[in-house]
Amino acid sequence: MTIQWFPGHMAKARREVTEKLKLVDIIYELVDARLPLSSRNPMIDEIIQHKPRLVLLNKADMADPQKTALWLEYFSSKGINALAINSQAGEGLKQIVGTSKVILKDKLDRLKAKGVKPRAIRAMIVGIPNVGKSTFINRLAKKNIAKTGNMPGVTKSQQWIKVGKELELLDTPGILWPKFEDQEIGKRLAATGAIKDTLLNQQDLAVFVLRFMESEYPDTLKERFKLDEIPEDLVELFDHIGRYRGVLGSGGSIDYDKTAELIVRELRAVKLGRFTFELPPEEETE
Ligand SMILES: Nc1nc2c(ncn2[C@@H]2O[C@H](COP(=O)(O)OP(=O)(O)OP(=O)(O)O)[C@@H](O)[C@H]2O)c(=O)[nH]1
Repeated sequence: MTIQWFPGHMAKARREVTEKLKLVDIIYELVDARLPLSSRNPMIDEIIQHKPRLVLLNKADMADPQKTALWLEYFSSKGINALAINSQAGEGLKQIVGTSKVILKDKLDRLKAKGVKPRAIRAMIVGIPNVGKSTFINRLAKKNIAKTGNMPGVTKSQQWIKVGKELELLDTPGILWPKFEDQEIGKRLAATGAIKDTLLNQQDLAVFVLRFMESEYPDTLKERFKLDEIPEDLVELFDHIGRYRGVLGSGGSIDYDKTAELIVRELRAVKLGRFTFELPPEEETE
């Protein structure tokens, strides 16, 4: 699903998350492990206020593991709890309940001291489109979707997903908009499929991908497209890839649009290897 983010939609999205905040103990903020900064909603802190949160670096199976480790260190240094997960395969999900309990320890202890009967932790997922919210929920849900109308303050139509005895998840995630601050961020989001790529010129996007690969993962690029050296000249590089992969148009000339599509498609399918677009802020200034 791709959403066009107009101010009215942003206000509505924000309102929907704000309304559900009071139903939950904790927010699970899903971000894309390949671009943990650009795939965060720019107003998330303001929207969720002081609600406890756990950042989940999803699609970690596609990200560069060394860079994911740096991101986890970074969040930890900021006092933000974060875990790397793969919602598709269900990796890393087992730690979520335990980590949530650690985050909510004070609150849970207070309730216990008051003699309140322990109940499951209630959580809501928030994240930008395509970050994997539904995959995450489905993976946790199995067959445990429970219709509940008898919880105080819970709308009748609200469905909770039971995850074992200790966790309940709101079945509808909060969908928030990504950062559109600059073109660079837009390209990272488009390259990973988080925003509609028809908004961007495919050749432009492919050039961005090639330049990124050349700078960060040159050996993978060379290997994938059988290049001895990466030509500086872009036309030459496109020509080589197009010819090597047989992306030819009428008359046997290289079809640049199709070559561009192939490059972006292969990046998304991890055919160009696991990658991460951005490093934590400190690292970048070093
Ligand atoms: N490799 C990999 N793919 C994932 C993972 N999580 C989700 N995906 C894929 O990412 C795509 C988007 O996942 P969704 O669950 O539809 O994302 P969403 O956030 O619910 O998207 P919206 O409905 O647009 O808000 C799908 O093709 C999923 O299969 C993951 O951890 N690893």
